[in-house]
Amino acid sequence: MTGPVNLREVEQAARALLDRVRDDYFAGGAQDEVTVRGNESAFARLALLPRVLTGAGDPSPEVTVLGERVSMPVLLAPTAFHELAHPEGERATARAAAAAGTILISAMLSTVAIEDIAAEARKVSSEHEPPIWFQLYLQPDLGFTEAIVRRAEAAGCRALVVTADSPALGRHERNDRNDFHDLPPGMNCPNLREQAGEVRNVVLSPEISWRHLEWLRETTSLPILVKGVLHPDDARLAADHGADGVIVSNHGGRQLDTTPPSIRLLPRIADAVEGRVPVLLDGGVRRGTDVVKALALGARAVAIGRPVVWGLAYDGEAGVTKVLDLLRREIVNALALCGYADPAAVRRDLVEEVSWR
Ligand SMILES: Cc1cc2nc3c(=O)[nH]c(=O)nc-3n(C[C@H](O)[C@H](O)[C@H](O)COP(=O)(O)O)c2cc1C
Ligand SMILES: O=C(O)C(=O)c1ccccc1
Repeated sequence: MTGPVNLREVEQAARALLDRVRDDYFAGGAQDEVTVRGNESAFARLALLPRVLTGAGDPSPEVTVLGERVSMPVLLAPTAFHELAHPEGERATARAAAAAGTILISAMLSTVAIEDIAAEARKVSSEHEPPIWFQLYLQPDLGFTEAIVRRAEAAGCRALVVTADSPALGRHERNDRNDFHDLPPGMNCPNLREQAGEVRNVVLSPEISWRHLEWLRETTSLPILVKGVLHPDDARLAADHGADGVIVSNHGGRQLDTTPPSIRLLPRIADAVEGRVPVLLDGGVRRGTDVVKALALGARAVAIGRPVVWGLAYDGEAGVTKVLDLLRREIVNALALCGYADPAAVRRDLVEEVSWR
């Protein structure tokens, strides 16, 4: 037995190991899960039109994202509660990301403190600081938000990723059915711990606005990315408000159901920002060819959410490493077959809409 040979097989193996409640939490999405399915199926509706005899040479999947050289155009999207997938939780994820040479976007709702996640990543490489970005839900209590930002800065995080698509929590009917609304005993979110030692609850507030982003811009010198942008006007507004990048994302179909697949919105958003800031994308990326399609349509890089959690559930650190290795190999192969050596050189005319089915 060789184990899983692609991300879908990692998914199958992981989901067979997880109990129903956890599987539903990780795999599920909002309401009818139209967007969950759409994110993946949209990639299949895009076709690749390769160039031949380009003599491009061996592909190198390395790219630069916000000044960070990474081993491939794939980041780890922020996902909450890794201890639900594996007892080592985010510690294992952090080691795998660091060893793979790419960026971990660490969730504010991690089950391991950001200081411990950063320390774990550092164990992998003594030569250079592994890149970790911190995902933030802006809290109406700005004093508390600032305290979290200072912790992320002190832990060595190199950018902040503000999740903007969550003025309320999406309706996850699977969790309702399972009556799953709290972490099990022994798990919590130490990033939300106050000085007094109490762990606060996260607030997802519809009062959060561009004013808060302006406040954050004044509060920190870290680069800021806005995650969850779907409307081209919002991508422009993010750049206007000093964001250093945008992440086209519908939260993996876990917030507003029936939004378009993120890959469908990417070209319009790339056009709207006109190269002012890098555009990233997440949602439904499962193959090297998906990554190449996103690059062609204007993304500097992509991020993967569920595949990381499934790798973790399948085999801890080794499982996440497996997912990242499989995807890197697929990207190299896809680039070669498309006639490219450099991910940054991939052009839009590589992708066509499928018109024959
Ligand atoms: C289990 C789970 C938890 C998530 N938690 C967060 C979170 O805490 N913050 C956030 O910004 N996005 C969160 N996301 C969304 C991911 O960052 C990402 O947008 C999404 O998973 C990408 O789609 P994919 O799972 O198809 O790769 C979560 C997604 C999943 C599946
Ligand atoms: O599960 C999620 O997708 C997520 O982002 C979240 C947000 C708030 C509380 C728990 C999870």
